[in-house]
Amino acid sequence: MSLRSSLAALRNLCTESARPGAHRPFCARSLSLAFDVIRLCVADLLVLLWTLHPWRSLLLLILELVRGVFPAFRGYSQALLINELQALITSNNFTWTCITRHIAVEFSRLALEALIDAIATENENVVYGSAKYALEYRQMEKRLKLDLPTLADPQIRDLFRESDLFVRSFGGMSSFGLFSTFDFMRILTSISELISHALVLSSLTFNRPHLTAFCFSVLTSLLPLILRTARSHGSYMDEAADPQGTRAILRQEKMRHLAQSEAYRQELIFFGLGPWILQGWAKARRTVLGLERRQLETDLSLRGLISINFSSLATFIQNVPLVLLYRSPSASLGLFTLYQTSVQAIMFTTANLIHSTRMAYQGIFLMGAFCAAMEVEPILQPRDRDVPFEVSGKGMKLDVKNLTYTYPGCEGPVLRDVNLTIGAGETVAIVGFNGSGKSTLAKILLRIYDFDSGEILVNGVDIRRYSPEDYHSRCTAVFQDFARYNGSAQENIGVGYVDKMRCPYTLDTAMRLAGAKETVCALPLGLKTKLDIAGQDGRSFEGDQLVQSPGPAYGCQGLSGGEWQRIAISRAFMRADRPEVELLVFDEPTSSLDAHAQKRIFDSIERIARPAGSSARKKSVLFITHRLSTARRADKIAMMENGTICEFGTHQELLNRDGKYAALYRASI
Ligand SMILES: Nc1ncnc2c1ncn2[C@@H]1O[C@H](COP(=O)(O)OP(=O)(O)OP(=O)(O)O)[C@@H](O)[C@H]1O
Repeated sequence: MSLRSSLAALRNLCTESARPGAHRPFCARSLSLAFDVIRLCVADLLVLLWTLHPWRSLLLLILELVRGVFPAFRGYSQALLINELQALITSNNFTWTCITRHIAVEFSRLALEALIDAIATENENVVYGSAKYALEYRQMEKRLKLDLPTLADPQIRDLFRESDLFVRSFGGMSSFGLFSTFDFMRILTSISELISHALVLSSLTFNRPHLTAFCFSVLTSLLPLILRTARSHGSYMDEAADPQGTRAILRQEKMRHLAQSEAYRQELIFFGLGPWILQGWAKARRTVLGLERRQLETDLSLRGLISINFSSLATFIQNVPLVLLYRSPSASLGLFTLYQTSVQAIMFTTANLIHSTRMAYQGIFLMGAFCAAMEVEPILQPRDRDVPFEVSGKGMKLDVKNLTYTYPGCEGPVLRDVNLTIGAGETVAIVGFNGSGKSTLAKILLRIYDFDSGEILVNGVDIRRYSPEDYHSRCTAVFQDFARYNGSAQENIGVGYVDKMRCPYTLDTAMRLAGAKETVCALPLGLKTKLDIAGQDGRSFEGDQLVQSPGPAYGCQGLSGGEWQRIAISRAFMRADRPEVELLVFDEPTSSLDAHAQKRIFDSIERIARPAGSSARKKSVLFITHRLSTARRADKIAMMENGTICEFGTHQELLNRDGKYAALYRASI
């Protein structure tokens, strides 16, 4: 929790880092947060990784260190070989046998190196693969547990986006995370590589004894790099602190999403939004890519010129110790080669080290986000020990008292002072004007949303004391904004009760009750037909990829609005008749259906609630409708206006009252 608030504090402080995954600056506050993250997370993560493959992890560590020494060793051995060759040639003792022997030795060394490399890579794949899987699993498991109120918190959403970045990049070539990664290993390898090259250099220069030559060599090999890093460091800071750049990235992503998401395609075509989207994206993209800059200030800056001159100067100066070496009595071709490869390797390795350290620094924050995300608990989980739901066998009894609810981020409450009673086995219809809060109330009663104040008693027990999973298994529902899954008809129906997804009898019953059987049977592959969730142009997106629908000939077909609604009702009916299900909620289930189909659905609901042979209903039913002729079928009607129930009673009682309901009813006939 403290970690999460630290991350939030950092975001508030550095507004430019508000975008999840944005680079954190090297400011004192970020550094102190990085330190906190390491202190709080590293031990746990290391234990987790260690427990997966203790011996392989140890081997990984050792082999990485050994691999770091390879380049210096390689340079040294090749220098020796060159020296030998030089000696053979200058002494006129040159024989092919000698050369072959030397080459064979070198070949054995290379073969050994390759073998160790292969073992290390294979071991690395196993360790990183299982570590990646373990972290992805934890992340996925946690994410699936989160309810809507928890995800409504922008801080939590950002936290999970960053955590996603951490998990997805774990161990990859562009990985993040100090202890996750190649970064950490790369840092180790680079350090051991640097040390070995420095040792070689010192043996070449210091021993001879040319301390100045050694310092000279190291400094001149590092100077161009330091200058380059200072320059890129500046631009890196600018990138993080540039609010215009951040805005451009956000706009670019927004426009890309508009262009790619099928949800907007219909209106995109209808309103001719293409050029507007393209123009907006292009402008933002050019800004992000730096093509919109007014002047080529960076490239032509004095700093750039100075840096270039220094680089060439440094390259020239690197030759000075060579002159010193040349004067030494033991000067040889191998020595020169070794000197030059060592100097170049120091430059190259230091560049790698700086890059890896910067990546690792950013990775620390993502690692922190991952650890903080793993601490998030769903808001709807009961605070104390949860109460098990007792099935009454007569339907669910609901008492709603003075309920108030405000959507996260909204100013005023959307529901205020709502009072409602649904008796066990009763059917209640909620009617009312658009935006009066009907769907919101249904979602609160289904424990999808929480509420601010008031009380909901379910069979006399506070709804907050049930675990949401337990409570949800006692209900079924058709949401107004039901989902269309990118899968077959069977999957689209079967998700209503996954245990019976492959049960032909349950699927068949659900489809028959919802009047979806004819629709599904008419599909090219029946239940196996993949339902096209794309727009009419038959395109959909899988990830970033635009996918053209293969069409009916390939077993993929689109459905009409009413047909989709029947699929969604079948989904709810998959488990509606189960004895443990005591509440059926339907939010405008038949809005796209014709009058016959609508009657059939409500007959089915009644049949499920009152099974054959039973005089009393076994399930309570709540449905929301704008068709008042349908609402009449309910035992009681709740009329909603401005987020509250203004009238409640039977159809006749409400007509007699001659209030809002009576006026609405008269308007509807
Ligand atoms: N996710 C949300 N965030 C903020 N406000 C919301 C959200 N969803 C709905 N609202 C607002 O809450 C109010 C009630 O919405 P709700 O969907 O419950 O109304 P409704 O009575 O079901 O409407 P309709 O008859 O049109 O389906 C509306 O003013 C709506 O703008």
